[in-house]
Amino acid sequence: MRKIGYLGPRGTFSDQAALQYLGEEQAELVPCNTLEDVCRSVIEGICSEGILPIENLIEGSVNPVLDLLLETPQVTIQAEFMLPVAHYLLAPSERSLSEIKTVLSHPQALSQCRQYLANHLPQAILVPVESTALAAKRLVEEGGHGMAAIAPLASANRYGLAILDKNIQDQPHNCTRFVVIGTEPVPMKNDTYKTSLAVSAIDCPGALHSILKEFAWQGINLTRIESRPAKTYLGEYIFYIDLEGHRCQPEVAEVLQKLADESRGISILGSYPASRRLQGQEPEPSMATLQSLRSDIDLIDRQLVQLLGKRLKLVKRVGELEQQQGSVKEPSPPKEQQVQVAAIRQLAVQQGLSPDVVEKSYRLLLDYFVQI
Ligand SMILES: O=C(O)C(=O)C[C@]1(C(=O)O)C=C[C@@H](O)C=C1
Repeated sequence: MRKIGYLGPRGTFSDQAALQYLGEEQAELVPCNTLEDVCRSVIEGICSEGILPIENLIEGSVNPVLDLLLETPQVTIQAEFMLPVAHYLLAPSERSLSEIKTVLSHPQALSQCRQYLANHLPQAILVPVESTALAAKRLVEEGGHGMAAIAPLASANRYGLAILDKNIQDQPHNCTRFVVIGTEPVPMKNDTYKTSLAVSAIDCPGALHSILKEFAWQGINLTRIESRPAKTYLGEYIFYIDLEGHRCQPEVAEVLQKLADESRGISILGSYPASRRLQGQEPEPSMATLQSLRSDIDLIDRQLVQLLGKRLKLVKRVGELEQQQGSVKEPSPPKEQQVQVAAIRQLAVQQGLSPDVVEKSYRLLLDYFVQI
Protein backbone atom coordinates (compact mmCIF):
# COMPACT_ATOMS: atom_id res chain seq x y z
CA MET A 1 0.00 0.00 0.00
CA ARG A 2 1.26 3.51 -0.82
CA LYS A 3 2.30 5.64 2.17
CA ILE A 4 1.73 9.41 2.03
CA GLY A 5 3.63 11.73 4.37
CA TYR A 6 1.89 14.97 5.37
CA LEU A 7 2.13 17.73 7.99
CA GLY A 8 0.24 16.32 10.97
CA PRO A 9 -1.32 15.62 13.31
CA ARG A 10 -4.68 14.42 11.94
CA GLY A 11 -7.02 17.31 11.10
CA THR A 12 -4.60 19.66 9.26
CA PHE A 13 -5.28 21.06 5.80
CA SER A 14 -2.40 18.86 4.62
CA ASP A 15 -4.32 15.85 6.00
CA GLN A 16 -7.35 16.91 3.94
CA ALA A 17 -5.10 17.39 0.93
CA ALA A 18 -3.71 13.86 1.33
CA LEU A 19 -7.25 12.49 1.61
CA GLN A 20 -8.29 14.44 -1.49
CA TYR A 21 -5.26 13.13 -3.38
CA LEU A 22 -5.65 9.42 -2.64
CA GLY A 23 -8.09 8.69 0.18
CA GLU A 24 -7.55 6.36 3.13
CA GLU A 25 -8.59 3.23 1.21
CA GLN A 26 -5.78 3.64 -1.29
CA ALA A 27 -2.98 4.88 0.95
CA GLU A 28 -1.73 4.90 4.50
CA LEU A 29 -1.46 8.50 5.70
CA VAL A 30 1.69 9.15 7.74
CA PRO A 31 1.60 12.31 9.91
CA CYS A 32 4.94 14.17 10.17
CA ASN A 33 5.93 16.91 12.62
CA THR A 34 7.40 19.32 10.06
CA LEU A 35 7.56 19.87 6.31
CA GLU A 36 11.25 18.85 6.44
CA ASP A 37 10.15 15.55 8.01
CA VAL A 38 7.68 15.03 5.12
CA CYS A 39 10.56 15.41 2.68
CA ARG A 40 12.86 13.21 4.74
CA SER A 41 10.24 10.45 4.98
CA VAL A 42 10.18 10.31 1.16
CA ILE A 43 13.96 10.41 0.75
CA GLU A 44 14.41 7.63 3.33
CA GLY A 45 11.74 5.49 1.65
CA ILE A 46 9.42 5.49 4.71
CA CYS A 47 6.78 7.10 2.46
CA SER A 48 6.31 6.65 -1.29
CA GLU A 49 4.99 10.21 -1.60
CA GLY A 50 4.69 13.39 0.44
CA ILE A 51 2.24 16.30 0.34
CA LEU A 52 3.50 19.88 0.64
CA PRO A 53 1.58 23.20 0.55
CA ILE A 54 3.31 25.43 -2.00
CA GLU A 55 1.13 28.47 -2.75
CA ASN A 56 -1.82 30.21 -1.15
CA LEU A 57 -4.32 32.54 -2.77
CA ILE A 58 -3.90 35.19 -0.02
CA GLU A 59 -0.29 34.79 1.12
CA GLY A 60 1.39 33.67 -2.12
CA SER A 61 4.28 31.21 -2.06
CA VAL A 62 5.03 29.06 0.95
CA ASN A 63 8.70 30.07 1.02
CA PRO A 64 10.01 27.27 3.26
CA VAL A 65 8.64 24.76 0.72
CA LEU A 66 10.35 26.53 -2.20
CA ASP A 67 13.63 26.40 -0.25
CA LEU A 68 13.06 22.76 0.69
CA LEU A 69 12.43 21.67 -2.90
CA LEU A 70 15.65 23.33 -4.00
CA GLU A 71 17.68 21.86 -1.14
CA THR A 72 16.47 18.28 -1.73
CA PRO A 73 17.23 17.26 -5.33
CA GLN A 74 16.43 13.63 -4.36
CA VAL A 75 12.70 14.47 -4.60
CA THR A 76 10.72 15.66 -7.59
CA ILE A 77 7.23 17.14 -7.95
CA GLN A 78 4.86 14.47 -9.29
CA ALA A 79 1.46 16.21 -9.11
CA GLU A 80 -0.30 19.39 -8.00
CA PHE A 81 -3.84 20.18 -6.91
CA MET A 82 -5.87 22.89 -5.21
CA LEU A 83 -7.61 22.59 -1.84
CA PRO A 84 -10.27 25.10 -0.68
CA VAL A 85 -9.08 26.55 2.65
CA ALA A 86 -11.74 27.78 5.12
CA HIS A 87 -10.53 28.77 8.58
CA TYR A 88 -12.52 28.29 11.81
CA LEU A 89 -12.02 29.96 15.18
CA LEU A 90 -12.15 27.17 17.78
CA ALA A 91 -12.15 27.03 21.59
CA PRO A 92 -12.55 24.25 24.19
CA SER A 93 -16.14 25.47 24.81
CA GLU A 94 -18.48 28.34 23.88
CA ARG A 95 -17.26 31.81 24.92
CA SER A 96 -17.37 35.38 23.70
CA LEU A 97 -14.61 36.76 21.51
CA SER A 98 -13.74 39.39 24.14
CA GLU A 99 -12.60 36.56 26.48
CA ILE A 100 -9.97 35.31 24.00
CA LYS A 101 -6.46 36.42 25.03
CA THR A 102 -4.34 34.04 22.91
CA VAL A 103 -4.83 32.63 19.41
CA LEU A 104 -2.74 29.65 18.33
CA SER A 105 -2.24 28.51 14.74
CA HIS A 106 0.15 27.81 11.91
CA PRO A 107 1.81 31.09 10.76
CA GLN A 108 0.19 30.70 7.29
CA ALA A 109 -3.27 30.45 8.86
CA LEU A 110 -2.65 33.46 11.14
CA SER A 111 -1.56 35.49 8.08
CA GLN A 112 -4.55 34.35 6.01
CA CYS A 113 -6.87 35.70 8.77
CA ARG A 114 -4.94 38.95 9.41
CA GLN A 115 -7.90 41.31 8.81
CA TYR A 116 -10.30 39.22 10.89
CA LEU A 117 -7.87 39.09 13.81
CA ALA A 118 -7.25 42.86 13.66
CA ASN A 119 -10.99 43.63 13.55
CA HIS A 120 -12.41 41.02 15.94
CA LEU A 121 -9.57 40.01 18.27
CA PRO A 122 -7.28 43.06 18.51
CA GLN A 123 -6.46 42.20 22.16
CA ALA A 124 -5.25 38.65 21.39
CA ILE A 125 -1.62 37.56 21.33
CA LEU A 126 -0.92 35.42 18.24
CA VAL A 127 1.13 32.29 18.88
CA PRO A 128 2.62 30.41 15.91
CA VAL A 129 2.42 26.61 16.12
CA GLU A 130 3.77 23.90 13.74
CA SER A 131 0.32 23.21 12.27
CA THR A 132 -3.34 24.22 12.60
CA ALA A 133 -4.37 20.82 13.98
CA LEU A 134 -1.55 20.90 16.53
CA ALA A 135 -2.95 24.25 17.71
CA ALA A 136 -6.39 22.63 18.07
CA LYS A 137 -4.89 19.65 19.91
CA ARG A 138 -3.04 21.94 22.32
CA LEU A 139 -6.35 23.62 23.25
CA VAL A 140 -7.66 20.24 24.35
CA GLU A 141 -4.46 19.34 26.22
CA GLU A 142 -3.92 22.73 27.89
CA GLY A 143 -7.54 23.83 27.97
CA GLY A 144 -6.75 27.48 28.87
CA HIS A 145 -9.92 29.57 29.18
CA GLY A 146 -8.64 32.52 27.17
CA MET A 147 -7.21 30.35 24.37
CA ALA A 148 -8.51 29.82 20.84
CA ALA A 149 -7.11 28.18 17.71
CA ILE A 150 -7.51 28.78 14.00
CA ALA A 151 -7.91 25.44 12.23
CA PRO A 152 -10.03 23.57 9.67
CA LEU A 153 -13.51 22.22 10.44
CA ALA A 154 -11.95 18.72 10.44
CA SER A 155 -9.94 19.71 13.55
CA ALA A 156 -13.08 20.94 15.36
CA ASN A 157 -14.75 17.58 14.74
CA ARG A 158 -11.70 15.46 15.53
CA TYR A 159 -10.76 17.21 18.79
CA GLY A 160 -14.33 18.03 19.93
CA LEU A 161 -13.90 21.81 19.98
CA ALA A 162 -16.57 24.53 19.95
CA ILE A 163 -16.84 26.69 16.82
CA LEU A 164 -16.72 30.40 17.78
CA ASP A 165 -16.69 31.65 14.18
CA LYS A 166 -16.34 30.23 10.67
CA ASN A 167 -14.90 31.33 7.30
CA ILE A 168 -12.69 33.89 9.01
CA GLN A 169 -10.07 33.96 6.23
CA ASP A 170 -9.54 37.34 4.53
CA GLN A 171 -10.83 36.05 1.17
CA PRO A 172 -13.98 33.89 0.99
CA HIS A 173 -12.65 31.67 -1.82
CA ASN A 174 -9.28 31.04 -0.20
CA CYS A 175 -7.38 28.01 -1.51
CA THR A 176 -3.93 26.48 -1.29
CA ARG A 177 -2.04 24.68 -4.02
CA PHE A 178 -0.39 21.47 -2.84
CA VAL A 179 2.30 19.44 -4.58
CA VAL A 180 2.96 15.73 -4.31
CA ILE A 181 6.63 14.79 -4.07
CA GLY A 182 8.25 11.45 -4.81
CA THR A 183 11.60 10.13 -5.94
CA GLU A 184 10.64 9.05 -9.50
CA PRO A 185 10.19 11.60 -12.31
CA VAL A 186 6.80 11.55 -14.07
CA PRO A 187 7.10 10.19 -17.64
CA MET A 188 5.53 12.18 -20.47
CA LYS A 189 2.22 10.73 -21.66
CA ASN A 190 -0.82 12.27 -23.26
CA ASP A 191 -1.57 14.95 -20.64
CA THR A 192 -1.22 18.71 -20.02
CA TYR A 193 1.98 19.21 -18.06
CA LYS A 194 3.69 21.88 -16.03
CA THR A 195 7.38 22.07 -15.20
CA SER A 196 8.78 23.86 -12.15
CA LEU A 197 12.37 25.03 -12.07
CA ALA A 198 14.70 27.28 -10.15
CA VAL A 199 17.28 29.35 -12.04
CA SER A 200 20.20 31.04 -10.36
CA ALA A 201 20.79 34.13 -12.49
CA ILE A 202 24.12 35.79 -13.21
CA ASP A 203 24.11 39.25 -11.59
CA CYS A 204 24.29 41.51 -14.68
CA PRO A 205 21.99 43.92 -16.56
CA GLY A 206 19.27 42.08 -18.47
CA ALA A 207 19.85 38.77 -16.65
CA LEU A 208 16.13 38.15 -16.11
CA HIS A 209 15.34 39.34 -19.62
CA SER A 210 17.77 36.87 -21.15
CA ILE A 211 16.10 34.02 -19.20
CA LEU A 212 12.57 35.07 -20.16
CA LYS A 213 13.40 35.67 -23.81
CA GLU A 214 14.36 32.00 -24.23
CA PHE A 215 10.82 30.99 -23.26
CA ALA A 216 9.22 33.67 -25.41
CA TRP A 217 11.41 32.60 -28.34
CA GLN A 218 10.12 29.02 -28.11
CA GLY A 219 6.51 30.16 -27.46
CA ILE A 220 6.47 28.54 -23.99
CA ASN A 221 3.90 30.02 -21.62
CA LEU A 222 5.01 30.77 -18.05
CA THR A 223 2.40 30.41 -15.32
CA ARG A 224 4.46 31.78 -12.43
CA ILE A 225 7.70 33.55 -11.76
CA GLU A 226 8.98 34.46 -8.37
CA SER A 227 12.32 35.47 -6.91
CA ARG A 228 13.87 34.29 -3.65
CA PRO A 229 17.16 35.36 -2.11
CA ALA A 230 20.03 33.07 -3.13
CA LYS A 231 21.25 33.38 0.50
CA THR A 232 24.80 34.04 -0.70
CA TYR A 233 24.88 37.85 -0.63
CA LEU A 234 22.23 40.56 -0.70
CA GLY A 235 21.11 41.23 -4.28
CA GLU A 236 21.65 37.70 -5.63
CA TYR A 237 18.42 35.89 -6.46
CA ILE A 238 17.00 32.57 -7.55
CA PHE A 239 14.06 32.71 -9.93
CA TYR A 240 11.37 30.07 -9.47
CA ILE A 241 9.59 29.53 -12.75
CA ASP A 242 6.55 27.38 -13.61
CA LEU A 243 5.98 26.76 -17.30
CA GLU A 244 3.46 24.91 -19.41
CA GLY A 245 5.02 21.77 -20.85
CA HIS A 246 7.00 18.66 -19.91
CA ARG A 247 10.81 18.70 -19.60
CA CYS A 248 10.97 15.98 -22.29
CA GLN A 249 9.17 18.13 -24.91
CA PRO A 250 11.87 19.15 -27.42
CA GLU A 251 11.25 22.91 -27.18
CA VAL A 252 11.23 22.79 -23.35
CA ALA A 253 14.36 20.60 -23.28
CA GLU A 254 16.12 23.07 -25.61
CA VAL A 255 15.38 26.06 -23.35
CA LEU A 256 16.40 24.14 -20.23
CA GLN A 257 19.73 23.24 -21.85
CA LYS A 258 20.31 26.88 -22.87
CA LEU A 259 19.56 28.09 -19.36
CA ALA A 260 21.86 25.45 -17.88
CA ASP A 261 24.66 26.72 -20.16
CA GLU A 262 24.03 30.42 -19.64
CA SER A 263 23.00 30.78 -15.99
CA ARG A 264 24.78 30.05 -12.71
CA GLY A 265 22.77 26.83 -12.56
CA ILE A 266 19.27 25.44 -12.86
CA SER A 267 17.36 22.87 -10.82
CA ILE A 268 14.37 21.14 -12.34
CA LEU A 269 11.92 20.66 -9.51
CA GLY A 270 9.65 18.41 -11.57
CA SER A 271 7.39 17.93 -14.62
CA TYR A 272 3.89 16.89 -13.60
CA PRO A 273 0.28 16.92 -14.88
CA ALA A 274 -1.19 20.42 -14.50
CA SER A 275 -4.09 20.67 -12.06
CA ARG A 276 -7.55 20.58 -13.64
CA ARG A 277 -8.07 24.20 -12.67
CA LEU A 278 -5.19 25.25 -14.91
CA GLN A 279 -6.34 22.95 -17.69
CA GLY A 280 -9.78 24.56 -17.54
CA GLN A 281 -8.49 28.12 -17.45
CA GLU A 282 -8.03 28.64 -21.18
CA PRO A 283 -11.44 29.26 -22.72
CA GLU A 284 -12.06 27.05 -25.73
CA PRO A 285 -11.85 29.12 -28.93
CA SER A 286 -15.37 28.03 -29.82
CA MET A 287 -16.60 29.56 -26.57
CA ALA A 288 -15.15 32.99 -27.30
CA THR A 289 -17.32 35.39 -29.26
CA LEU A 290 -16.54 36.03 -32.92
CA GLN A 291 -16.05 39.69 -32.11
CA SER A 292 -13.45 39.08 -29.41
CA LEU A 293 -11.59 36.65 -31.70
CA ARG A 294 -11.48 39.30 -34.45
CA SER A 295 -10.22 41.93 -32.05
CA ASP A 296 -7.52 39.50 -30.84
CA ILE A 297 -6.39 39.08 -34.45
CA ASP A 298 -6.30 42.88 -34.93
CA LEU A 299 -4.19 43.18 -31.79
CA ILE A 300 -1.72 40.56 -33.04
CA ASP A 301 -1.43 42.44 -36.38
CA ARG A 302 -0.57 45.60 -34.48
CA GLN A 303 1.93 43.74 -32.30
CA LEU A 304 3.58 42.27 -35.43
CA VAL A 305 4.19 45.79 -36.78
CA GLN A 306 5.34 47.02 -33.35
CA LEU A 307 7.83 44.13 -33.18
CA LEU A 308 9.16 45.03 -36.62
CA GLY A 309 9.56 48.62 -35.37
CA LYS A 310 11.57 47.32 -32.39
CA ARG A 311 13.71 45.23 -34.74
CA LEU A 312 14.34 48.30 -36.90
CA LYS A 313 15.56 50.27 -33.87
CA LEU A 314 17.95 47.46 -32.94
CA VAL A 315 19.28 47.19 -36.50
CA LYS A 316 19.89 50.97 -36.56
CA ARG A 317 21.65 50.86 -33.18
CA VAL A 318 23.90 48.03 -34.41
CA GLY A 319 24.70 50.13 -37.51
CA GLU A 320 25.66 53.13 -35.35
CA LEU A 321 27.87 51.04 -33.06
CA GLU A 322 29.57 49.38 -36.03
CA GLN A 323 30.29 52.84 -37.52
CA GLN A 324 31.71 54.07 -34.21
CA GLN A 325 33.91 51.02 -33.77
CA GLY A 326 34.84 50.86 -37.46
CA SER A 327 33.84 47.20 -37.60
CA VAL A 328 31.09 46.98 -40.22
CA LYS A 329 29.97 43.35 -40.34
CA GLU A 330 30.01 41.60 -43.68
CA PRO A 331 26.65 40.06 -44.68
CA SER A 332 26.29 36.56 -43.11
CA PRO A 333 27.93 33.84 -45.22
CA PRO A 334 25.43 31.64 -47.11
CA LYS A 335 25.94 28.72 -44.69
CA GLU A 336 25.05 30.87 -41.64
CA GLN A 337 22.01 32.22 -43.50
CA GLN A 338 20.92 28.68 -44.32
CA VAL A 339 21.08 27.68 -40.65
CA GLN A 340 19.04 30.75 -39.70
CA VAL A 341 16.43 30.07 -42.39
CA ALA A 342 16.23 26.39 -41.39
CA ALA A 343 15.51 27.42 -37.77
CA ILE A 344 12.78 29.80 -38.93
CA ARG A 345 11.23 27.06 -41.12
CA GLN A 346 11.29 24.62 -38.18
CA LEU A 347 9.58 27.18 -35.93
CA ALA A 348 6.95 27.74 -38.64
CA VAL A 349 6.20 24.01 -38.75
CA GLN A 350 5.97 23.87 -34.92
CA GLN A 351 3.42 26.68 -35.07
CA GLY A 352 1.39 24.96 -37.79
CA LEU A 353 2.37 27.53 -40.44
CA SER A 354 3.53 26.97 -44.02
CA PRO A 355 7.38 27.00 -43.87
CA ASP A 356 7.51 28.27 -47.49
CA VAL A 357 5.29 31.28 -46.81
CA VAL A 358 7.16 32.09 -43.60
CA GLU A 359 10.56 31.77 -45.31
CA LYS A 360 9.42 34.04 -48.15
CA SER A 361 8.16 36.71 -45.73
CA TYR A 362 11.32 36.40 -43.64
CA ARG A 363 13.62 36.85 -46.65
CA LEU A 364 11.56 39.85 -47.81
CA LEU A 365 11.96 41.48 -44.41
CA LEU A 366 15.68 40.66 -44.26
CA ASP A 367 16.22 42.34 -47.65
CA TYR A 368 14.35 45.40 -46.40
CA PHE A 369 16.39 45.63 -43.18
CA VAL A 370 19.71 45.13 -45.02
CA GLN A 371 18.97 48.21 -47.19
CA ILE A 372 18.49 50.48 -44.14
O1 LIG B 1 -1.31 23.69 9.32
C1 LIG B 1 -1.94 23.10 8.43
O2 LIG B 1 -3.10 22.71 8.55
C2 LIG B 1 -1.27 22.84 7.15
O3 LIG B 1 -1.59 21.89 6.49
C3 LIG B 1 -0.23 23.82 6.68
C4 LIG B 1 -0.82 24.92 5.79
C5 LIG B 1 0.35 25.74 5.13
O4 LIG B 1 1.49 25.60 5.49
O5 LIG B 1 0.06 26.55 4.22
C6 LIG B 1 -1.60 24.33 4.69
C7 LIG B 1 -2.66 24.97 4.12
C8 LIG B 1 -3.16 26.26 4.64
O6 LIG B 1 -2.74 27.24 3.72
C9 LIG B 1 -2.62 26.59 5.97
C10 LIG B 1 -1.61 25.88 6.54
